Amino acid sequence: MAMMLASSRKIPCFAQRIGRFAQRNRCGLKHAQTMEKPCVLAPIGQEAIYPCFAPCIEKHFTIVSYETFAQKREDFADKIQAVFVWGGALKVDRGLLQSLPKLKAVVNGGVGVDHLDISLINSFGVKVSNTPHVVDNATADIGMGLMLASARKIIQADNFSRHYESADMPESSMGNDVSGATLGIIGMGRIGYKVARRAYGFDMKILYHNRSRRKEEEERAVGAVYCEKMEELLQKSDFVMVVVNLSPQTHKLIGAKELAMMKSSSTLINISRGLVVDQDALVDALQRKVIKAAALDVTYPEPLPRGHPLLSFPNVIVLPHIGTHTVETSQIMVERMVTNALAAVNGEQLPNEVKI
Ligand SMILES: O=CC(=O)O
Repeated sequence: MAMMLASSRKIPCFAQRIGRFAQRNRCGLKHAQTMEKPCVLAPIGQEAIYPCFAPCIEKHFTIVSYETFAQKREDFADKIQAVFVWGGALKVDRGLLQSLPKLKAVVNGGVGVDHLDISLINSFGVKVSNTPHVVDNATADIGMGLMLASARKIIQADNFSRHYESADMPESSMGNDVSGATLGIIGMGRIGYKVARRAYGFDMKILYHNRSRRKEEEERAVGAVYCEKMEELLQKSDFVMVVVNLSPQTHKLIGAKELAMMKSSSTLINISRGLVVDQDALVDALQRKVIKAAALDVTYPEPLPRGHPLLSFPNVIVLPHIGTHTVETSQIMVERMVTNALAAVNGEQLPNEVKI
């Protein structure tokens, strides 16, 4: 009977229609619920860096993408309570701050906040947070990856395997051992120390230069020797890795003078910020073979424009700033950003507020 009725009364058709109706209602409900969530501005959608992490933000917030905001600024201006930023993709300038009267926080993914004018942002009563600790392992790993790739000519060798009809293995496939070589770390904060722990496992000799000396037991644990003067580190190291924050004191810290102090057989690795190294001086040093090679996760600008002289050297590796880009790190980073944004929206202390 059920079958007959179903057939004669076209019940499946109605069921489908009811289903669609219910679905529409559910969507409507979802929409209503999400509209009640506080709005945040985040790079999701076309311009997204981490599209797969949107659900983590959407659990608590309604996301307005940068793109949508750019098109319909006035629709969202008095709704947005937090801005999610990864690097300098969105300029948090006076104009933006003036147009967001309800804004409570700028939550930054990553540790470096050199792209944010914190005093300006604070002057609008808006707080800034970052995600310290989270990025340390991934960033230290990219430093080690760059050092090994450069020492063992991994990129050139891969290129040769793919194009050996047209590409020569330049000069020689012979690289250099990192084991037994000296690594000089400039900036022995959390990330620098993680690099030292890894390099110690590779039997490297470790020198470091930092504003303040590490505790003796910390030095001993990784066999690191403190160089009060950076010159000493530059003169003695086979690999120099730069891991400092960008500040007025570290802006172009490595310039022509510093490069000239390095061994002609040495390699410069930068995992901090592009502007810590004077790029013109680096190009000149490479052209004149003042140093052997360079491996850079960071440059200015990022990415480097095609045709930039640094991209013409086979002994230079350039990455587009991917130090923190792992699924695991990014997931924790987004969770921390959400925690900070929630605290700001609820008028609580931000767990990772950056103060000046
Ligand atoms: O560049 C990465 C960071 O600042 O964490």
